[in-house]
Amino acid sequence: EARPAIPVFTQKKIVTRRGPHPKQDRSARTRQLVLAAAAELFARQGFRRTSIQAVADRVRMTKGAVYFHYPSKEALAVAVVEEHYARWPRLLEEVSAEGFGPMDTVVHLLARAARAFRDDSVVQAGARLQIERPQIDAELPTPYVDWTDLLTSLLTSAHEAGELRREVTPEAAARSLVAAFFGAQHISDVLHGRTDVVERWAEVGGLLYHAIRA
Ligand SMILES: CCC[C@@H]1OCC(CO)=C1C(=O)O
Repeated sequence: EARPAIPVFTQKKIVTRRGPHPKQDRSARTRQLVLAAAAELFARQGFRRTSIQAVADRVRMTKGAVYFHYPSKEALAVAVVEEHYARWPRLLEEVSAEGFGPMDTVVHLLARAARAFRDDSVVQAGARLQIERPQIDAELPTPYVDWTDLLTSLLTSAHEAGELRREVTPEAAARSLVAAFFGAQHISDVLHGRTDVVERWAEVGGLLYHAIRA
């Protein structure tokens, strides 16, 4: 079916608050704690070697209490990957608020994303679970497509603003940036546990920007 005009992960979910609900809030906080603990374990040791018991132990809860929030390890993995992708619209909002033009918005957005890959265990876990997709019997979000759509829309604005070389198509530039970023963060992860991912991305991204900028 036709892809939505706005990339899925930039569509805001409107949350209507009807006032304090202590019981619901406590449950939401517990869900977040369980998700963060699962992300730390998934990021470090992967899906197969992580057990619900280990997640429960990490948050000092019973296995049953964890199952109340997430009915299976697969459901927990889906939630972590979804939370990984939920990071990017928030990052886009922050960068967009700084008032850069479209090309500089791309540069700053991806530089901030590289820092998230270095520092944020939910982002790291989401990336690892996407690699391990074949081992996970669940409907994980399709990888790469939302970043490609978002960068295509930003780079289309950049092209219209004369910030992109005329012969460069926004779609091709977006696919190239996604491929380069994926590769840079993956190699940094395998070789150095992502300790140098910000520098590696600055290097690769810098060369690509040099090739596409007007
Ligand atoms: C921005 C590059 C793409 C990004 O890098 C790691 C990863 C995890 O699968 C990604 C994704 O699915 O969008």
